[in-house]
Amino acid sequence: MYQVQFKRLPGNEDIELPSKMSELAAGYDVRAAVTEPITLHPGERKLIPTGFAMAMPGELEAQIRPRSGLAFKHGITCLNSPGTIDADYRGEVKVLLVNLGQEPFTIERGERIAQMLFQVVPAVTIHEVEELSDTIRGAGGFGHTGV
Ligand SMILES: O=c1ccn([C@H]2C[C@H](O)[C@@H](COP(=O)(O)OP(=O)(O)OP(=O)(O)O)O2)c(=O)[nH]1
Repeated sequence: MYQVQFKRLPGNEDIELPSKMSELAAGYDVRAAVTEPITLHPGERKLIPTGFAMAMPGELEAQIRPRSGLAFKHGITCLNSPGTIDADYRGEVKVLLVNLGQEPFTIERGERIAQMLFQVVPAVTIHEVEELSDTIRGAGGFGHTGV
């Protein structure tokens, strides 16, 4: 079990920290800490504050992902999905939302705007080489097997 710490940022005592909406939910819903309602017009993107910062063990990253309901009903998604929260980041977690829908969408304070999932980042060592091993695929990609 990994220990993750959330720190509520000043002025956000009313904003619930990221939480699971059911026992086995994979993601912790993240809330908007906007001081006043913010409207995203079609095609517009905005960085939304969440009112918390966090610390987690170095083996972990956190991913900020869209909520499917907001995406399906309103075209609201995370532009940089999944957003990466590095284990050494101590600033406020923010959510980069974009409105891909046809109507303006207003985000209210405390609204659940995204979800956060934790992932283990495998430890790797990088080696520069002159030659890579052969494979059947080789350099084929980008649909080389057909669509
Ligand atoms: O959706 C996101 C994505 C990133 N971050 C924060 C945490 C992350 O650790 C930091 C840097 O993110 P990233 O590595 O994606 O940004 P970058 O564009 O490479 O910037 P930097 O040069 O600051 O690393 O910004 C968020 O709060 N929300």
